[in-house]
Amino acid sequence: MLNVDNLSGGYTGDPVVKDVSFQVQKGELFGILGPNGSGKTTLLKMISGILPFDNGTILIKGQSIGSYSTKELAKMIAVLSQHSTQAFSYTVKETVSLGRYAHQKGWFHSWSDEDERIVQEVMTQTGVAAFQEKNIQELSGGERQRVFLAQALAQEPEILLLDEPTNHLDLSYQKELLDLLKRWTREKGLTVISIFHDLNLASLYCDQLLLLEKGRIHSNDHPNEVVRVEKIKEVYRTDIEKQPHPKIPVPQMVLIPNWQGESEQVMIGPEHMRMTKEHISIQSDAPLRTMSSGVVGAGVGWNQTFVNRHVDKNYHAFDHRQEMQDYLKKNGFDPSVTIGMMTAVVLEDVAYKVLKGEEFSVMVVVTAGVGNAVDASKSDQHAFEAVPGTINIWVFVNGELTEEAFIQSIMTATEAKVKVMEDQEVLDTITGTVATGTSTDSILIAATQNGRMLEFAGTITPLGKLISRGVYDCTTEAIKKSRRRIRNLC
Ligand SMILES: Nc1ncnc2c1ncn2[C@@H]1O[C@H](COP(=O)(O)OP(=O)(O)OP(=O)(O)O)[C@@H](O)[C@H]1O
Repeated sequence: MLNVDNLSGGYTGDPVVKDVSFQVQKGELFGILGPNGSGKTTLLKMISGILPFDNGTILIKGQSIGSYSTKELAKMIAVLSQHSTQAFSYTVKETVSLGRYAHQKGWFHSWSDEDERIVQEVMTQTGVAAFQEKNIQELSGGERQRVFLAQALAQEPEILLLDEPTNHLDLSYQKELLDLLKRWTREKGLTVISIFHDLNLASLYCDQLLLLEKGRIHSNDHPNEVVRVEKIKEVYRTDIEKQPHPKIPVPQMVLIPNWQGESEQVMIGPEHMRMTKEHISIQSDAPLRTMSSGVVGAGVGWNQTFVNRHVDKNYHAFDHRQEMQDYLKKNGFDPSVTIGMMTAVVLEDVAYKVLKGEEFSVMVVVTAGVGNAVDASKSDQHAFEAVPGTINIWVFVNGELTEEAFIQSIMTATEAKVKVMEDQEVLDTITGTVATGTSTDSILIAATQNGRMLEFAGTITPLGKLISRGVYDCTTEAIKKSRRRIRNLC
C-alpha cells in the first residue's frame, strides 16, 4: 500500500528525516515511535503530501505521491493531526460531514443518502452521535478529538494517518478508538499509520513498529522486536523494565522512577507477628515483593499483610475466594494488599524461626497438618477434593531477590518440605507410600527488596541454605506439634 524509499527532507537547513525506508501493507496498523523531536510528525506530513521532501520516493499503491491530484489524495488519505482545530463555528454533524467533501461531485454538491448513512455510522462508532447538534466549540478536548476522528473516518480513506490519536482521550475512549481502528484494518482493509508516545498502547495494537531516532530509523519490526528494554533505554535514555501483558503475548514497559531507592527500609521479624485463635497475621510497614499461592493475592505482586486463617476442617463456601476476601475486610485487612491462606490446623501449633545470613536474613513460618497427605508420584489414585491447605509455608527474606531467586526459593522450600515428609514417615493413606506433601499446600515467598542482592536460591546458595534449614526445621516442628495434639485428643 505504501512504499517509502530513502526519504530525506524537512524544513529549512539540515534535513529532519534522514534516509528513511519502510513499507506498510494494506490492512496493517503501523506505529511510528520515537522521542520528542525525532521527526515523527515531519515524516507523517511528507506521507500525507503536506510537506515536500528533498530526496527519495513515496509510492502509494505503486504510484508516486506527486502524481496524484490533491482531490485524489484527499479521497485516499485522511489525516488526524495532533492539534486538529477548526476556525468556524460548526455543529458536530456539520464538522463530520466535511469528511464527505472529497467524495462529492461537481460544483453543486448534493448530499446523498449514502453520505448521511456513513456520517451517522461513524458518529455512532466514535461516540459523538448523541451530541451531533452541539457546537464543536462547546466540546471538551477529548470529545473534539473524537469528532475529528469521525470526520477522518467519514472520508472512507484507504490510508488513515494519525498523530497521537489517543492524546486527550480518557482510558475507555483510548481503548475504544484503538479497538475501532483495529477492527477497520481487519474488516475493511483500512491501512492505519499512527504516531504513538505510549509504547504499551503501540505494542498492544500495532502489527509493525518503526522506531525513529534523530530522524533515522533505529528499528522497524514487530512490537516484540522493537519494544525491547535495551533499545528503548538507548533511544529514550530512560530507565525502564519490561513485563508481560497478563492476557496477550505483547511486551509492556514500566518506568523505574528515581524515588525507588528511597523506599522505606523494612526488616521482617517475629515482632511483626500477631496471633489470635482465628488467624496469624504479619503486617509489614512497607509492601513486600511476593510470589505466592494464597487463596487471596496469589501470583506475583506487592503485598503488605499476610494472613493464615484457621477454618474448620469441614469448611465449605460456594466461592471461597470471595468468602476469604469478606473475612479479611471484616477483620480490618485490606484484601488488595493481603495474601490470605487457610488452614484447618490449630494455629498454636505454628513453628517459626529467624535465620541470619551475611547481610540478609530469613524468617520462616509454618503451620502443618498432614491429614490430607499425598504421595505426588501416585496422586492419580486420589479423587479431587478441595480442602483447606494443610502445610502453609511462609518465607520472608530481608534482602533483594531476582525473579530467578523467587522461583528457586519455592523449589528449595518444597524440597525441604518433601524431605520432612520422608523423615517424619508421613504416609499417603490411600497408597500407603511416603507422602511428598498434602493435597492443598500453600507457599509464600516475600522479600523486602532492600539490602543484599540475592541472585539465586538453589539449595546450596547462601539464601537456599537458610530456606532449606528454616523450612525443614519449622515443618518438622509443626508436624510434631500437630501429631502430639491429635494423639492427646485420642
Ligand atoms: N514548521 C517547522 N519549521 C522548522 N522546523 C520544524 C518545524 N516543525 C518541526 N520542526 C523541527 O523538526 C524536528 C522534528 O520535529 P517533529 O515535529 O517532526 O518531531 P516529533 O518526533 O513529531 O516530535 P514530538 O514527539 O515532540 O511531536 C524538531 O527539531 C523540530 O524543531
